[in-house]
Amino acid sequence: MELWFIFLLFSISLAFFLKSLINLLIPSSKSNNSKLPPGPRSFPFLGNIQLIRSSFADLEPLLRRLRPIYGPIITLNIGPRKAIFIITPELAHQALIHQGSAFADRPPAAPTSKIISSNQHSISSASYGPVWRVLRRNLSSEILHPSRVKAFSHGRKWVLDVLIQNLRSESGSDPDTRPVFVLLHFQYAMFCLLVFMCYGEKYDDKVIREIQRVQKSQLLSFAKFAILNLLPKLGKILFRKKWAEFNKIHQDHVGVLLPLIKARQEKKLHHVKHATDENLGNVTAYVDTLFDLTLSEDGGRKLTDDEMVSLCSEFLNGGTDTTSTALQWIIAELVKNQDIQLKLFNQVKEVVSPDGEIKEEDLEKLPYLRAVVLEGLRRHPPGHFVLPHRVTQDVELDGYLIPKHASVNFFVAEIGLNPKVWEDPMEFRPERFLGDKEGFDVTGSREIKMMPFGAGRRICPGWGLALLHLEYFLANLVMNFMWTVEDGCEVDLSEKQEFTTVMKNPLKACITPRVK
Ligand code: HEM
Repeated sequence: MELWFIFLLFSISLAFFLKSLINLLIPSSKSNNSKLPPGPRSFPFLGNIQLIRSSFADLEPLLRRLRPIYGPIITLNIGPRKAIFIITPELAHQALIHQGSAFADRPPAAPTSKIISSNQHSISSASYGPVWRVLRRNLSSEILHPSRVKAFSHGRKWVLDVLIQNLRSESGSDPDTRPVFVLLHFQYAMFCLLVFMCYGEKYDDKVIREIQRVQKSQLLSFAKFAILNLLPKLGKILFRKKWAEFNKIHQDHVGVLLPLIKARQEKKLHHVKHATDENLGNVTAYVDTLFDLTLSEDGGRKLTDDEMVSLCSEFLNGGTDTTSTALQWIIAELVKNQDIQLKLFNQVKEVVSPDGEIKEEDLEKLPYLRAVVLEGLRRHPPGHFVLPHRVTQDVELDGYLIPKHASVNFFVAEIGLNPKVWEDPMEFRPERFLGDKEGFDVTGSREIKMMPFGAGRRICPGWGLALLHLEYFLANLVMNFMWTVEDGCEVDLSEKQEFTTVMKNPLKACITPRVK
């Protein structure tokens, strides 16, 4: 079916192709009559020949090849759409900070994403406007504000204990320690934590794994059902079975998340009648903040069930894979660079409390810990691109026209490796983040040197929480275990593109307890 579909597309574009063949014989120029950012020639409808030949997954090497030819801002035609790519920190700063509001919109969602995001009523997918503002402000002030984050510290301690227990039992006891694939443990831990922050409940293992299952199949569905977005109307007939399969995954997802939302709502109603904070686990969970939220558009209506599901799902996705991926990369670098691990251990053990925990309130006394985390995010950002942006009006950038509604992408991975900003950028060297008295500005508002969380109006609202999670878990993992690999094995830093950019060969570490 898919081969046949590709053939159909090819036939449709043949007419366009013949017309453009003449143009192709004229050499490609760095800037033609239009003032669009330059880029290689493309076939109408099919897009750039390089992308047709090499597939979307090869976008990164393609951009690196094109950069010396076309410069730091490049136009590519991905299928029928133009997408602009920004590759340097200076241009990213000009766009996202100096012209922030013009670059803050999102492209319209593809049909499958529209269903998942409840018609673009999630923070990450919403257009730059009143709905986005209400949803984002709610998350930032009601959950991610430092005072609210503090209320979940017992949740973090609970998850840390679960993580350490699981690592200990899988690795066995010294001297018979077995190597462990750490990523699954990190993912599970982050899931327990984000589920707790989302629903206010410390669910048992079975419920957590069920949520994890539906979240994962929903994420995988983006790639698996991408073909449904090509011809949405005709596709409803041509790909009936595939649409049915997609809808089933979506309903399965709603079927798991919605009852949890309803159960919490019931509990909250009950709590109003019999006021005790203990009924609600002593926390205001993310979902609690959604029950009372009103959208000023549509006459101040409340959120629908679908919208609440989509916002909870976004919250879980936003904070789980990203953080566990980053933690795996950082631990991998510590295994590879034992001197850095020892230096970090020596610093964290200075603040360890009598019960063996590195407490949250002590993290700010550990500048080397922050430096290791930042270096991990620079060298291995979990997302190699931010989510696509869209410009709200014609804008000029670096002398080029970015036309209204063009989609704009920022090459995060390349920005953090810029040799003009970072000496020996491929080296893992946390020391580069020490010595700055004011501390490194990860938001990039003064200057962008790297942007693992994006920058400007659409910057990740969870960046503070993410840094706290990374620092807290890393400090305690290094305090509890010595991390190595089996004799004769090496850490392989090759990358693989999934929802985030993960280790192609996941880290298999030997973890020796430091405290028996
Ligand atoms: C290491 C962890 C994390 C990384 C690397 C990360 C990275 C990012 C990036 C690159 C973006 C896109 C920015 C843009 O489009 O310009 C983003 C957006 C977002 N992130 Fe995160 N994130 C992390 C953790 C979190 C956490 C913990 C949460 C919440 C619990 C979260 C919630 C969001 C949301 C809601 C958006 C959409 C923002 C908007 O469109 O206005 N993220 N994140």
